[in-house]
Amino acid sequence: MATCLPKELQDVVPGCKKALHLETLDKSKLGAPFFFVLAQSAERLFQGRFQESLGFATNVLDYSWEKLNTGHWKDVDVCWREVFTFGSLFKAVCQYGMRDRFNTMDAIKTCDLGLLMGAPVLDNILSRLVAVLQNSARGTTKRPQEQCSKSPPTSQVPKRPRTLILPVIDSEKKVPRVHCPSLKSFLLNYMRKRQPVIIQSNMEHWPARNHRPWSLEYLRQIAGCRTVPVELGRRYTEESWSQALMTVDEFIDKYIVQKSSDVGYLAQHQLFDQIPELREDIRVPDYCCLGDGEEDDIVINAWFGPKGTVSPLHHDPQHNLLAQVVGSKYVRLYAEEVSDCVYPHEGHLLHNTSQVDVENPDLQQFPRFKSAPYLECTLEPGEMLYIPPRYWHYIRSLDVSFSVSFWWS
Ligand SMILES: O=C(O)CCC(=O)C(=O)O
Ligand SMILES: [Fe+2]
Repeated sequence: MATCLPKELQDVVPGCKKALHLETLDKSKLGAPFFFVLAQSAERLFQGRFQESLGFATNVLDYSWEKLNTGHWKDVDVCWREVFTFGSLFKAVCQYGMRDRFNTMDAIKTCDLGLLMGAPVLDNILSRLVAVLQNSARGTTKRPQEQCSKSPPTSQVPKRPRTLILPVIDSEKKVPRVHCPSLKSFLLNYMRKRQPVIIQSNMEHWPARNHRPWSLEYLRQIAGCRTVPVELGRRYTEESWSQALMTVDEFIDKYIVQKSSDVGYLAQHQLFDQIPELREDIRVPDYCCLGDGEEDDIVINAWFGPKGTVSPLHHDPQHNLLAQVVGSKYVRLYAEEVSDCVYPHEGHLLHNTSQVDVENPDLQQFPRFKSAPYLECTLEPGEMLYIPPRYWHYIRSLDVSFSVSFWWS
């Protein structure tokens, strides 16, 4: 029987319910009634009864959403995340199938929520579906035109005066800079010695620093309609801090172009898994293979925000290369050995975060902070900073900034 799915989607979405392999889901955990609703959504979808399928998909999404938001994220059974992906898939296809009532952007948003909250199924079908939807919305299957000039378009890279206090770097405390050290030299002199260093001239071959510079205009073209998580508030240690989902276009408009008085930060998000097209603009540094872990386990995060974002002093468990693609950042570093002087928060949740406001410390409350030795730098575009595991770092952006971090073990 010919499939009733829209023809643009037929290369990505299987032609029949059987090919979804719903039977591989853990039915005993989901429960028979819930599984029935999921199966009904699929059944109607392939009959082209989008309105009815959407009704069932909505029930699937509402119910699994409850499961995803109950208890700790790490304790949520993966079957609920897989089901959320299926629900999102059915809903997005229905929305696209009913373009008289929905527009393609609705379907893209549905896919993104599935990508953010769900677990991949059917060889990451949502990621492939959203690429087709995006091309359909753009009316083309090509990448937006590549920039021919080497320099980013001036109209799009904000060149504002740096009004927020510019840090004066103490020359004795400067993080050392080296030009592309060999793997051996990096391993022996920095990784093994747990010594921070700035590596220069190692991003020149990245398309993002070359023929596809990450101007706001370019980021809008590639990712403008995609939904991403944004941190709201000056720093995550403050009470008023929260997170919101919005499109990249909304984020750029409100928090970068209009310079809202609230700070918004697209921080620590695995954007490159969500948008493989952007992943093509960056390269994993060779140094990241100098560990015991597998290459697939390298975690790549995006950090995109206006001037004035602050990541409070904290440490992470893995090696980190923080690559500065656009704009610059002030960074302060404290060795693990001086943890006592940075006053980590007590309790499990924030034990890796210091209570001290690094650039405005309350020395009455935190007297030992004053004597703690540290390193500092202004990380410039095209440079990457090596931060050893558990090394304390504090970071403030001095311009509109886009950094990419690579965490590896
Ligand atoms: O750039 C930032 O704001 C924070 C980066 C960071 O903490 C990291 O890469 O681990
Ligand atoms: Fe960090």
